[in-house]
Amino acid sequence: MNLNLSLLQEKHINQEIQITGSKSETNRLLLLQALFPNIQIENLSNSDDGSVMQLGLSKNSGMVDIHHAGTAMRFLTAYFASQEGKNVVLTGSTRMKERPIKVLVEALRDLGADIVYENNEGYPPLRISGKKLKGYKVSLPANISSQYISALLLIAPSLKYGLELLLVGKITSVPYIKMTLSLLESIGATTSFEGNTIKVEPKERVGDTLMVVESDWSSASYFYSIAALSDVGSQIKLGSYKASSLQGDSVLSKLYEDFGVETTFSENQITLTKTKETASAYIEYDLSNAPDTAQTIAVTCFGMGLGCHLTGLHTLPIKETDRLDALRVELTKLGAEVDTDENSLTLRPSNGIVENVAIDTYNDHRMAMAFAPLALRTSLFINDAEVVSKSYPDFWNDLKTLGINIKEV
Ligand SMILES: O=C(O)C1=C[C@@H](OP(=O)(O)O)[C@@H](O)[C@H](O)C1
Ligand SMILES: C=C(OP(=O)(O)O)C(=O)O
Repeated sequence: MNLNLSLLQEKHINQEIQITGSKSETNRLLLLQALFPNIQIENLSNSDDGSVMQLGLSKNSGMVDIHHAGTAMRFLTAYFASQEGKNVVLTGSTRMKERPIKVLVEALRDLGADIVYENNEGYPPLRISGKKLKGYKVSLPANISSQYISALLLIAPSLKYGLELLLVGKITSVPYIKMTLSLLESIGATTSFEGNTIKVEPKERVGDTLMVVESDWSSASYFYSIAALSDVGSQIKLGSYKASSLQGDSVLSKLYEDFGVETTFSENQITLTKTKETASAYIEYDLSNAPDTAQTIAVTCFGMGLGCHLTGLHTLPIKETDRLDALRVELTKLGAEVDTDENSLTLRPSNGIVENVAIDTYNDHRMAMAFAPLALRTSLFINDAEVVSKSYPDFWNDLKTLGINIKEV
């Protein structure tokens, strides 16, 4: 499905949108619920990644296909490895078979797991024969993906002796590790994170516990971008959000002040208000703690004609696509002057946008959603727009409610 987004003429926006639950919190809580069935979950994500996680957890044998879902791939690897009697082949999309998993497999093997690579060493698919894991202490590199660490931490309370992780190298995407630990604490597990060492105590049972998932902050980023590109006075209300979030991407409420967007928190809702034209002339952020916001922020800067230097992007090449490359190619098509290296992106201030460009999305939901807000500045096309369902199936419908004219072509 290719979409044409025509230039939004009326840029004064006043709208309220309900966003689905965080996919990161959802996939953690689904795994914890599989280990501790007394956990109840509300406001689950309706994303594809949440569905494949749920389906995967219901299997005991055979093929488990998690499509494009990185968290499901990593979390289910740890889960199945620790479940005696479950024997599965865990696989995913073509791209998933290119996303590395060796660090996690080696850590699990050190704990006693039986995991074999079906095709290429270091990559899915994996043949996993579940076992009671006997180990309790392991060290692993922490600079490639925090998901390996979260995967181990999620099964940690169910291990006989708990778990002690020694993290080697610079720790990346730290808020996601802290989210995992906070959720473990919420179900009554004891954890500690000091320096490079994380410890989780074993836990036999969790009593009745209701966990309410906060809505997804990465999904909110697209509305921050729209607010930034709208007229002063525009307001977008988003639910259900909290002032104290477990999601690192909630840093958006601070970052977008630089784009003239103020955030106010009320009961269960945030209000984004465009209060002034941009406050900063040049944007410099280290996004190693919020990698999923990089595409949104780069496109906001471009749409507003601002230069930027975004660093801490070393994890982007191994996500749904090589996001640094994809950003460079698509922004260049729109007339941007952009450079990337292995961990940063630099954009020169621009004063025009090429009209009617067709943005390729590379099987990456965030490519589609990050470029959509440019409809406030120009008419553009988004190719293979259905990719958004990975995290936000209602995205295009929600965008229409803002007055953006979207036509299938
Ligand atoms: O743990 C999580 O839920 C996630 C961690 C991050 O990945 P990395 O740790 O690989 O950067 C993030 O990009 C991803 O969307 C979700
Ligand atoms: C990187 C992402 O997801 P995952 O790694 O879980 O596939 C994302 O949603 O931006």
